[in-house]
Amino acid sequence: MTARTVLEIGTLGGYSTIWLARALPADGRLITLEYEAKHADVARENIQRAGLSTEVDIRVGAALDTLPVLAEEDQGPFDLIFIDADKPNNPHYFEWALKLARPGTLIVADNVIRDGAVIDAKSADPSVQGVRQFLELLDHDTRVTATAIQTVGSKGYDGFVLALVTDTDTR
Ligand SMILES: C[S@@+](CC[C@H](N)C(=O)[O-])C[C@H]1O[C@@H](n2cnc3c(N)ncnc32)[C@H](O)[C@@H]1O
Repeated sequence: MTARTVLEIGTLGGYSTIWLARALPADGRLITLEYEAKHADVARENIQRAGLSTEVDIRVGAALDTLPVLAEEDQGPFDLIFIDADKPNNPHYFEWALKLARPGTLIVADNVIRDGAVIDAKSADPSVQGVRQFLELLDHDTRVTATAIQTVGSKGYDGFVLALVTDTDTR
């Protein structure tokens, strides 16, 4: 896909931000949301070193506070939305992603397998429960076609969700 507008939830040091921003066309833009000011500072420096400061807009604060601001500013719809912040809030981020999407938007969400812990319905881990609720929403929501893909690497196994928005009508 040729994404011109990208929204990222969860910046950390800007690693994924830089990869995403490098793939933008000349008129592309990326907004990334980060809770921790110190992470945002590191990301800003890395993004500047990568020569991408013009394309990237970092918003500092809890994403559940900054997402409504993006909606008020009419920043959407985004072509690609990457969810990679605090996993307990994934169900809320999914709802916001849909509000800021259009039919054809791709939603990507990281860390949805969690070394297999995600199959444990009784898990006391709020991140596991957040991911489980998110996957349930994807299963039932007729506005998306989605799948989860497992990955194996040196850090163990995990995976990501790919959800294609097919309809944005509110239900
Ligand atoms: C997994 S890291 C992001 C990694 C980054 N996307 C990458 O791949 O390079 C998650 C980030 O989300 C941030 N975060 C946690 N809770 C948040 C919230 N409520 N709102 C916005 N960002 C949050 C954390 O501070 C952390 O920097």
